[in-house]
Amino acid sequence: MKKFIEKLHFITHDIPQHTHIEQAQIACHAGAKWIQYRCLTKNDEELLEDINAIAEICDDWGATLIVTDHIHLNGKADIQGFHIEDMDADFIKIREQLGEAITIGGSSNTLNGLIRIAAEGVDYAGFGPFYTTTTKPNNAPLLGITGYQTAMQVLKEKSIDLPVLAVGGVTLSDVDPLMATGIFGIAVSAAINQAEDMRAAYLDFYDQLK
Ligand SMILES: Cc1ncc(COP(=O)(O)OP(=O)(O)O)c(N)n1
Ligand SMILES: Cc1ncsc1CCOP(=O)(O)O
Ligand SMILES: [Mg+2]
Repeated sequence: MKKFIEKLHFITHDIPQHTHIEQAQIACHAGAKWIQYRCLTKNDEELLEDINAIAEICDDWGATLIVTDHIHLNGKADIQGFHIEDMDADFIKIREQLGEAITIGGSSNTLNGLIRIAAEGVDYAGFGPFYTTTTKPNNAPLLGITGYQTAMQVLKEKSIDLPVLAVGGVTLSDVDPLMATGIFGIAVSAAINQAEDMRAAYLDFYDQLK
């Protein structure tokens, strides 16, 4: 089942300036249509408290709510999909568990990883890191623009139709050169939620991606 995927994914994060709920609220008020709730520090009860509040906000604004990992929470809240960060995850099993209607995103640091998760039926992929990020420091080589150019070329040659999002250290000025590589979209956390004016930062990305 082909899913509708947004071009701009906003990822919440544990930051001192704003709670996850506030981040989702500000982003949705600014027009965000895709929120990925990424919290790896809370227990299930706390997660569900956040998720239920964010689901209401997303529902009010017509935004899709994706939860990072925590697939055991499927069915316990109004969650439209899950982004699985485990690069070695078995997406065939995960699809069996979650069913066709749930959107499933996967991550990869390599072209071969992208090809594998595409074959296992993910609905979209976060491919990174583009550049250095403090959100989740990573030892994987930085892809830079050329990493996306090469990957998109190979996917095209192999006729692999996978929405690929650039992720990790993406700033506003990177949007045009990244999109020119043929990627589908951008996933951003820090450049939006750590901005002095989160709403303005979200709108800047949205305008750049129009
Ligand atoms: C859309 C999207 N893409 C990537 C991630 C993070 O995935 P992760 O496996 O953590 O990436 P690396 O840090 O290992 O490069 C995400 N949450 N959402
Ligand atoms: C690469 C990555 N790993 C976990 S979330 C994430 C994306 C957010 O990166 P940034 O905060 O730099 O936009
Ligand atoms: Mg990872």
